[in-house]
Amino acid sequence: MNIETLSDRNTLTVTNYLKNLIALQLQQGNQFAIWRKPKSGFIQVLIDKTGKTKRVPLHLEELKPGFIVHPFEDQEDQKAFYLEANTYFKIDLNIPFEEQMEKIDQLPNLGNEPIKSDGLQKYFVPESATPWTKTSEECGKSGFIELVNKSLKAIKNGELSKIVPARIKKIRLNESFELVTAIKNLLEAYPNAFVNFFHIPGVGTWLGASPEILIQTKGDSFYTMSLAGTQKATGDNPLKNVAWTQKEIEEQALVSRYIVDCFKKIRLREYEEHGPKTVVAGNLLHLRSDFNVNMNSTNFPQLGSVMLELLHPTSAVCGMPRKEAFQFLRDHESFDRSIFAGFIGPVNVEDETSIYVNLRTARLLEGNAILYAGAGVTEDSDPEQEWEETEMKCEIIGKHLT
Ligand SMILES: C=C(O[C@H]1C=CC=C(C(=O)O)[C@@H]1O)C(=O)O
Repeated sequence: MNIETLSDRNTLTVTNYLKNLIALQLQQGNQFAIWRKPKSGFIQVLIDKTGKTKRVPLHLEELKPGFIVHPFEDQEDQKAFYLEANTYFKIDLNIPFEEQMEKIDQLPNLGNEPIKSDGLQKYFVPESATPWTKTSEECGKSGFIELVNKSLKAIKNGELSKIVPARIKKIRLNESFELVTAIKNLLEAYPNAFVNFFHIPGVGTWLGASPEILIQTKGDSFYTMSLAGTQKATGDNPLKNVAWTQKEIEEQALVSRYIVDCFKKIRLREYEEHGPKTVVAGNLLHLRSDFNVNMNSTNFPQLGSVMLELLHPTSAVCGMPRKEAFQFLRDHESFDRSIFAGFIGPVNVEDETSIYVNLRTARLLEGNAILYAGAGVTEDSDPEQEWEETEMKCEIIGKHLT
């Protein structure tokens, strides 16, 4: 599954092919998405050549194969950006690329001429191109600690039980920054993550490695998870000696309760809940519970769309109660979350829909990148520790961009 092993031979490698493919799509102004699902040995590529920015209602079951992108804030018309799969193919990372080229349906022929792939940063979508977001300002350590203190105050006043304030960090992108190298690094470093890159002219250019599924449907099965609580993974076997505090256990339990409340709202009683258990996400550990539903036996064929609407934004990225926490973040956060903590992912691609929360992510701009991270604040939170947590979360993508 190591993308690099395929370049040992002096032949056409996945890395070189993707480098050319990405350069060409950016130059031609196409919308496209590249992703690798957790634990998968395939890179999936979807290109929309229509030249039109499309927005669709979230009736997932009715959509043709595509990739959706939805900002953190609900849109008035409840729609998401949508890339349609004019071209879709996948590359098996376990087979030398040359051997599979002929067999991959729809593989764009990039010709024999090398494609100029330097200076690509000028195609990354600037913040000013997205009139629906305001330019993001960093708040620094003291600003973030102040925000956590305000969150604590609101929790102690009884207005809220959990809030997930976030911050941004701007880093420079060197001129020598290579997008394909960054993607390759993320693929290798985070085998359990949904590694993703997408580019929508007029909307944004984003690169990330999300640990969190929002909803997944395949055949009759529906899946969602509650992910929360964070600590640094240390030692050779970080799962062995992990201990969670009451604060973290409660923080994650709130997310699970939120999911169960959504099931209750739609009178869905037959679901399986497993966990919480500790999971690794890069150099971090989280607590996770898994929820499975059989959509056939419960007679809920549209459960994916219904739950998507009910769940987003979950208390892993917003807070509880949802409406009040959302308003709190709107009033007090000094930057625009844009697509951070929104949701992204393939819809009806190979009969499967996998929508992820857009976490551990960076917005790529010309000359710099914006990293985003939030931290779940509950009654017992320590502001200094929450700051450290956001630093670690920013590092997950940040260290692979320079
Ligand atoms: C909001 C983020 O993470 C969420 C997911 C897992 C653990 C979290 C936490 O421990 O605070 C957050 O709820 C982020 O990565 O920016």
